[in-house]
Amino acid sequence: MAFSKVSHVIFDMDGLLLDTEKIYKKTIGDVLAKYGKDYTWELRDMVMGTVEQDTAKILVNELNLPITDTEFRAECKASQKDSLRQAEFMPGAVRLVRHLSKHGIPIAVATSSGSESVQWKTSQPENKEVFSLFHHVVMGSSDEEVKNGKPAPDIFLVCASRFPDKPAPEKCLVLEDAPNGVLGARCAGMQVVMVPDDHVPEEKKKAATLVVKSLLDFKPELFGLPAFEN
Ligand SMILES: O=c1[nH]cc([C@@H]2O[C@H](COP(=O)(O)O)[C@@H](O)[C@H]2O)c(=O)[nH]1
Ligand SMILES: [Mg+2]
Repeated sequence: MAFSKVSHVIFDMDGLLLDTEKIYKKTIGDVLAKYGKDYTWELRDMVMGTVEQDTAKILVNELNLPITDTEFRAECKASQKDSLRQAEFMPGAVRLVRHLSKHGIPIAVATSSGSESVQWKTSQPENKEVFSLFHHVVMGSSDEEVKNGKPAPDIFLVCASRFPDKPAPEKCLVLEDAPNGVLGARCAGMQVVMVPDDHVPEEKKKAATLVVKSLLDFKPELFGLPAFEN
């Protein structure tokens, strides 16, 4: 299959740029354990990539928790604060961001997280410096313009519209780890390279334009972007 040339690249954050899914798994798992519930793969798949409000709503409803969405969200955030401050990059993420930035390719982030979580995740000096290379970061949980979270296309369309030259969707390539994010990007009319978690079943990868095991395997030249020199 031939891919189309793009001019702009939009990165997901959790599970794609940052190795934070294991943190969400542990911290949400700890909160659910207090209520005698397991954080199963099926539940994780439902909420991965959703805005924080939807994550809370889905889990409270699915598990019939005896607390409100707002209380659950607050409990999760309290348990995440310290560990998200230690967030590390996924393999190949820093290399790819620096490479595209060096070649003048406009890059941005479209994350479902809110501003407080993003602040925690970018607090380490290396994270701060790497994230400063993006033209902008759209934070779905705290952005007025993002009406519906992933799997809706809103966040990707808003993200594209904030580049100064407002590229058409087909000129944007999205990099995502979660099925909800892949669906949102496809609905937005963009090509998507998926770097899925090991647990993602084959049928949930079908919507992706291309699936790679790690960002280290991604070849930018397939989409008309500059190739790595080595
Ligand atoms: O096990 C998880 N539960 C919930 C999420 C939600 O998904 C968002 C991550 O969004 P993204 O991948 O778009 O950066 C988090 O803010 C969180 O609300 C997650 O990633 N993982
Ligand atoms: Mg993600």
